[in-house]
Amino acid sequence: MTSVEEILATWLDKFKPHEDGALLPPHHDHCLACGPDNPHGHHLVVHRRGEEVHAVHVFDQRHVGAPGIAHGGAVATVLDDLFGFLLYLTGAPAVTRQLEVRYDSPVLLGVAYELVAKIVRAEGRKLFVEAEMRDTSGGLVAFASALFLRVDEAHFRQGASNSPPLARPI
Ligand SMILES: CCCCCCCC(=O)SCCNC(=O)CCNC(=O)[C@H](O)C(C)(C)COP(=O)(O)OP(=O)(O)OC[C@H]1O[C@@H](n2cnc3c(N)ncnc32)[C@H](O)[C@@H]1OP(=O)(O)O
Repeated sequence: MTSVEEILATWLDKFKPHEDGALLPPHHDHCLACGPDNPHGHHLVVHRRGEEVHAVHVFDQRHVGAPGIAHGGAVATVLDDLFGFLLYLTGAPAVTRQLEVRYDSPVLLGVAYELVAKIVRAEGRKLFVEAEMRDTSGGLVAFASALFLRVDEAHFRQGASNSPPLARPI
């Protein structure tokens, strides 16, 4: 079982320096984009690569929009969550204040795409970030930019009263 307090307790370890090349930990086990225990999730796997974060991702039938094509919201979910891995490089939790996604080409189901995100600049609590999604030929299929704002743990406790402990699969 994982409560909000248990999740927050793991963050001390997560928001510490991770070596270049390291596999970065999921935000928590049921995170929609990166949680390994979320049956509806994307199971995004992310590594640090220098000052960027990197993933290779395949969307599947659970994330369908038009037939054979990933739903735009699913693509946005993955890009938004990828930004959440940059936070492990900054050492502090933050949340999305604004997200903009440009869809250059359809993202096909069952096809591998490469995703890279970086911090463009930091101003006080504000982190301006950008990400690209490319096909195996290097063609840009989506571009995202976002503003993340650093928050303290109290922000996440807002969800505690309506977040029953999540059962882990046996
Ligand atoms: C642990 C990480 C997990 C990551 C998971 C993946 C990402 C997510 O899914 S996060 C979930 C989705 N996001 C949310 O739920 C956030 C909901 N929003 C909120 O709770 C609040 O709006 C919150 C906390 C972000 C900001 O509130 P608040 O502290 O009042 O900040 P606010 O005053 O609006 O803005 C702060 C600063 O940013 C500036 N700002 C706000 N919006 C913009 C913008 N679009 N562009 C430029 N600047 C902006 C403001 O002008 C202000 O600047 P300054 O401090 O210089 O005056």
